[in-house]
Amino acid sequence: MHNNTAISELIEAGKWISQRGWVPATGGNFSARTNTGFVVTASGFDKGQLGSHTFIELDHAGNRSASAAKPSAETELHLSMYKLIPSANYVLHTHSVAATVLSRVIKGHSLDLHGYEMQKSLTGITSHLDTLSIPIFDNDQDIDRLSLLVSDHHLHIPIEHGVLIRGHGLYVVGRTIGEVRRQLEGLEFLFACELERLKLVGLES
Ligand SMILES: CSC[C@@H](O)[C@@H](O)C(=O)COP(=O)(O)O
Ligand SMILES: [Zn+2]
Repeated sequence: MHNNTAISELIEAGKWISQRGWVPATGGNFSARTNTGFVVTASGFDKGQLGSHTFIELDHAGNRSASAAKPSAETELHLSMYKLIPSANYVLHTHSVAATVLSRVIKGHSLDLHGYEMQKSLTGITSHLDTLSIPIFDNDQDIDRLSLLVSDHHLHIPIEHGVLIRGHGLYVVGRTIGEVRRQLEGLEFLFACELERLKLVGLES
């Protein structure tokens, strides 16, 4: 895919994601794999008001040209996810209330969802009786260290749809822009349901 096509898709996705309230106050970042490498959002911009000037082009090794503006602070995590998941062509990172709160109240290393019909909005899930497991990693301002943790975990339990970073947000992957948007919307719906459920029945249920 050409850089410009990917950038247009991510600008459009950013407007939609922002309208849903999942990237407040410049939070979040987006990227795509392209035929020359990757495109990633520049750091510190409102992700609901992106333009072609708010993207950085990287080569296949993840290097940018010296003159380019600053890429997302979390670029290394995007690059790690592309390395780990060869089928991933898009990575969207969001900061929703539900992802932020749930990843804090769940003390374990994964958010395990079952019983929801909407689990089937995630690729490969065919029944509400399946368990959809999203790994949770402790947040770390050292993104290289966090990326290594995610990569190490993937060796034991392959990451399928995405990961949660505790008290921080969600990283979701997809083959196409349609798939990554569907998986993001599906996960955010499930997180909102689970948060509501836990508020009603308590953490032990
Ligand atoms: C607005 S604080 C959130 C940031 O620290 C970070 O987590 C984030 O998602 C956005 O960083 P950015 O460098 O703009 O890609
Ligand atoms: Zn973030």
